[in-house]
Amino acid sequence: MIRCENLVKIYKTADLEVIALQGLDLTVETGELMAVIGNSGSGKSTLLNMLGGLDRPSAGKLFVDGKDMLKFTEKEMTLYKRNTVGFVWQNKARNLVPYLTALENVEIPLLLKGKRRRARALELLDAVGLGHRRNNKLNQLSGGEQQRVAIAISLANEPKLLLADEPTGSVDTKTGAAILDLFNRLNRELNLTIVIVTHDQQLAKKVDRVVAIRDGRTSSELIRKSYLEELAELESASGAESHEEFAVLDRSGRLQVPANFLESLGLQGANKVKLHLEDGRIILEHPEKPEAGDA
Ligand SMILES: Nc1ncnc2c1ncn2[C@@H]1O[C@H](COP(=O)(O)OP(=O)(O)OP(=O)(O)O)[C@@H](O)[C@H]1O
Repeated sequence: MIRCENLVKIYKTADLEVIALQGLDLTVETGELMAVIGNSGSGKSTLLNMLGGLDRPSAGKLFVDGKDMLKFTEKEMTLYKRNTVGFVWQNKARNLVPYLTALENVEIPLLLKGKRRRARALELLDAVGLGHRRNNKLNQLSGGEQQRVAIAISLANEPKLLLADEPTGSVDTKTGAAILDLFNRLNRELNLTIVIVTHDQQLAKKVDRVVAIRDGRTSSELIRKSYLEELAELESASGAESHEEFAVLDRSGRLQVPANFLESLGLQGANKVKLHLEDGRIILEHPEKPEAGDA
């Protein structure tokens, strides 16, 4: 669904150039539910804006849904935003009109649908579990319910790709978990590809894959060293089951093996490993390890 290669974004102001993305590589498969994490200023929102067609990359390659976004005309970009992507923002004011009801809010993006508008808005509210609150004004809804309305709105154009910027940033942990369950359900039921930018560790734990960005680049090292280790600590503290670990595999098949894995095999500083394919697994071994049965 998404392929970024060497993606660069430079913001130019009168006397300053900020390199927000500096050669970012990322591939997201159709139907994946993934989280992008990274420190403030690492380029997460910049990436989301590029993916959503709200801003254009300065260089590199960006394909979404098979389309080359660097070659889009203004008209193609407008169509892309209208037909392919949906957005959920942390700042709900960006999604919602406070003095309208939940139903009226969802009807706004459906204005062109004519008579089917109300029925479709109801379907969308039902899809996010809020049909029973349709006639409540926004200010009569909780933060989590408002975020659900925002999610219903983001689905109005039947997007293939849903982009969410800190969707649980302004709600409590329990509500955040419920919103994530909703993303999970939409991902499964609609085969919707979802990319969530987040700082929320609990949320990041429940997605298919976590990619870390540091200084505008994807970084498997960061996922390993800080995020997953923090996660392991959190899990051992809470007794939760362990999380799967991922490393980035690039298009030439290069894999970054975490340093502590290499250390445990005595491979630090080594320039080769022994490789086997066994029962659908790739096994990495110390090159001098004696074969079974050797004296
Ligand atoms: N419109 C802009 N003009 C100039 N610089 C910008 C602009 N937008 C973002 N930047 C800069 O680009 C870098 C990446 O910003 P970005 O907002 O993508 O980071 P982020 O990871 O989303 O941060 P946060 O978690 O704080 O939202 C930062 O140094 C930021 O100051």
